[in-house]
Amino acid sequence: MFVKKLYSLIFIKKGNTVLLGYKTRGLGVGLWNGFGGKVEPGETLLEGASRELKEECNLDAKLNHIGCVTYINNNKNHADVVHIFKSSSFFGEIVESEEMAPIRWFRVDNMPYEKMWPDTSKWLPLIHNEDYFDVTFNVTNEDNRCMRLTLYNNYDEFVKTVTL
Ligand SMILES: Nc1[nH]c(=O)nc2c1ncn2[C@H]1C[C@H](O)[C@@H](COP(=O)(O)OP(=O)(O)OP(=O)(O)O)O1
Repeated sequence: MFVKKLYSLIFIKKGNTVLLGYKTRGLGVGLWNGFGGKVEPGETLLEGASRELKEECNLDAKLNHIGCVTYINNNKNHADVVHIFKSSSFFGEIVESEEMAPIRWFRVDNMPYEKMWPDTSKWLPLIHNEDYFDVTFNVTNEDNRCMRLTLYNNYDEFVKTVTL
C-alpha cells in the first residue's frame, strides 16, 4: 500500500522579507524553515496550518494555499506531501516556541538556503509569484531529484489536483 503523510508549511511575508524559524527538534532539526507540521486526523489542511502557525510562532494569519511539494520514496511505498501556504496579512506578537527558536525575518535576496532543506531553493522563490505550484521530488535514492514542476494560474485547478 502507498502511504501519504500530509504536512503544512507556512511562509509569512512582510515587504521584501520572509519569517523563518530555526528548528530545534524532530524532522529538519538545525535548519531554518517556515512554520508547520503534520496535519492531524479530522483537520482540514487550512486548520492544520493555522494551528501549527499559532503553536510555533504565536501568529494568526489569513493563509493562502499556494503550493504543494511531494517527496516520493518508492522503496518505502511512501510519500510526504507538504502543502505550502503564504500570508502577508497576519496578527499578533511573534513569540518563539520550544520547536522554533530563534525566529527571524530574512530578506528575500538573502535566504539562508545553505542552512535549509536542500530542495527548498528549487521552489521557495515561487512563493513570490502569483502562480500556484505543484513540485514532485523522487527521494528514493537520496538524491532529491526533481521529477516534475507544474504551475497553475487557476486556484481551483491547482487545489483539485493537489488534494486528489
Ligand atoms: N524536504 C523538506 N523541505 C522543506 O522545505 N520542508 C520540509 C521537508 N520535509 C518536511 N518539511 C517540513 C514540513 C513540516 O512543516 C515540517 C516537519 O514537521 P514536524 O515533523 O515537525 O511536524 P510536527 O510539528 O507535527 O511535529 P511534532 O510536533 O514534533 O510531532 O518540515
